[in-house]
Amino acid sequence: MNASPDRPPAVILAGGRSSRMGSDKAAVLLGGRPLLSRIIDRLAPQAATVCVNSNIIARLDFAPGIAVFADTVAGHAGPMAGVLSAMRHAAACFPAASHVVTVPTDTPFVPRDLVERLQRALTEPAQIAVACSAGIMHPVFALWPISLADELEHWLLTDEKRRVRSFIESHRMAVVDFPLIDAAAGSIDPFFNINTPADLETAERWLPLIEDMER
Ligand SMILES: Nc1nc2c(ncn2[C@@H]2O[C@H](COP(=O)(O)OP(=O)(O)OP(=O)(O)O)[C@@H](O)[C@H]2O)c(=O)[nH]1
Ligand SMILES: [Mg+2]
Repeated sequence: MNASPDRPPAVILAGGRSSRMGSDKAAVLLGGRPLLSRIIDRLAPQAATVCVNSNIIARLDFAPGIAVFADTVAGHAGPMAGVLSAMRHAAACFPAASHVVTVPTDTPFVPRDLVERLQRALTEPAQIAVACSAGIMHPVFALWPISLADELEHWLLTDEKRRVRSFIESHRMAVVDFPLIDAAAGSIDPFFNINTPADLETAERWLPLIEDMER
């Protein structure tokens, strides 16, 4: 895997409960391979390094050599708890990095130019760059200034609704639009995420179409 030193560290968010799937989404097989290892392969060439945020660390033994860390705030506080942990991990392990990029573990078709395009969109240091497609923002696919960590921790501990979108929208941000994938069966959203066993079946149908497109 080719890491890119001029890119930010990347953290795969796998800290949720996977309650709709019924088993850890990181370990669920798509085309015979765990979702987590698919995302690692897709992200590794785009980032300085790839790490995983998970609260069930023992079950990640299929990702050898990848650093895994749990949430820094207790109580499954939602995706932004994963983003905070990503910022804290980056600050401790990559002190030269200004930003950290996050991608959830359940989106196997995430664009191969995600990080490059988010990075190019930044025009000032304290900005968040966030992905969108078909007019919809995808708030956990984002490049986060690590300097927001203390503020995010305060927000997590005090905001009643903890809506990711409202945290992002209260900051300077750059929204980056990504095209749909023009596959034989129609348009596929690259940010399609797998929440349920039915979504997994859909992704199994799309996988060969997308592999054909990318060949
Ligand atoms: N670190 C951390 N990540 C979370 C938490 N809740 C959700 N996430 C992550 O945020 C992303 C989007 O969340 P969901 O798609 O709802 O995943 P989930 O919460 O595991 O699944 P459900 O239990 O079915 O809602 C996934 O990558 C999750 O792993 C949390 O409490 N802590
Ligand atoms: Mg959830």
